[in-house]
Amino acid sequence: MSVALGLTRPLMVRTALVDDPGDLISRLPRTTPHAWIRRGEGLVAWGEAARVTVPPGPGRFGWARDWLAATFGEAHVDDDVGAPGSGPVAFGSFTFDQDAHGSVLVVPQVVLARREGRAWLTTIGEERLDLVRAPRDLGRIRYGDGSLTAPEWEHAVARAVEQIRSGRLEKVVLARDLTATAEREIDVRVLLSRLALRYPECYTFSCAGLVGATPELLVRHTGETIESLVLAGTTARGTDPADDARRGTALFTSEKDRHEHACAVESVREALTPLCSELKVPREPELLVLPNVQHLASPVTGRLAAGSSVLDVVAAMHPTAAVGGTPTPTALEVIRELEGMDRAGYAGPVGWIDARGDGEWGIALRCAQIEGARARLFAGCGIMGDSVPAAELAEAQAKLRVMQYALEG
Ligand SMILES: C=C(O[C@H]1C=CC=C(C(=O)O)[C@@H]1O)C(=O)O
Repeated sequence: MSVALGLTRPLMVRTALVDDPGDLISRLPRTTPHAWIRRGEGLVAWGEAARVTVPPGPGRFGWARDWLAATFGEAHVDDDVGAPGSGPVAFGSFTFDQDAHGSVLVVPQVVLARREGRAWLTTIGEERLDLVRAPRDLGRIRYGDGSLTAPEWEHAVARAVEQIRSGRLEKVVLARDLTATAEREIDVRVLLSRLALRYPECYTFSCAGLVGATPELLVRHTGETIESLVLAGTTARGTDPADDARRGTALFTSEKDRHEHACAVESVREALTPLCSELKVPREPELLVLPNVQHLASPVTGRLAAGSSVLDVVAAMHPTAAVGGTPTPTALEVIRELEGMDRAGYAGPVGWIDARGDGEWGIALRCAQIEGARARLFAGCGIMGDSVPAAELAEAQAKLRVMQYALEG
């Protein structure tokens, strides 16, 4: 566990309304940039008032909630705004695998936020004026294989199909990684600006080096209300509007994709039912059209029993069958057997939480782990009994394009 040096405990937190700051990402300094942005709204943050490594294990979300309750509970808070995301906030990224190291919570020193036409600034400790220098381009990007080559990954998909056909499980999500090296140290702000502009419908995020634009909202918690957007089932964009519509209709009527989607929706329903006094799950999915792919999408809403934090809901939901499979324990075994890599934060929960327990957490998809000039990109696909390995590889490549675009522009 570590707490940033130079800051005294308890944390002294001040939130005040500010004039509209314009583009939030352009306010970020180069070091420790944190972000959660959709359609120009959300939070950007920097500096570290406190940071903690969350111990692995089945109780990790509860441990994180308790650590935050203690840290925020003793803080002196002067909050003029009183909205979700005002007062002290922590950003977090949890590994996909509960037994992996690397889950982290960061309480930034400065948070700049915009929501529903209001903007505010939260500072912890001394007010700091951060001089923002324009980011430099990353130069040429070179790619390399990740843990498995493309043919090896196709082989893993074929083995997963065999396992499904043998009756061991119904669905498994297999992912692959790709490495990228830039000419210069990667300035995360370059990636964030490109992602937010190209994928406004997605949640552009940055937390502890994990950067991406995910379309999948695991849970938004506002008071007693929760929302989730379940995604599973994918097709490519068409070459023209007619082709696009044709592909969308084919996705919507595809038995394989509807089954794959239903597994993900069911896993969310099962996780949320015990927590909610009311839960609305649509009978049919809708189509979510993104610049690179189209998905089957089900928006779910619920009303929680009072007093729970967004991390309690995250704990109940992760991993959904959009990133694990059905049944979950068998899918996790098959992922370990076939994927041949550590997913790290990919497909894990990423987002923010405030002292009221409100917050927004996505599933970390369409993302990369950045370290210096190197990036590790990830993408996965839901595998069913009738999956075709070459088609799944093409789908994974379409998903990887999000971060390739962020790196190359
Ligand atoms: C696992 C990923 O996507 C999930 C979310 C939407 C659609 C998916 C699919 O159709 O396979 C996946 O379940 C990923 O982007 O790496």
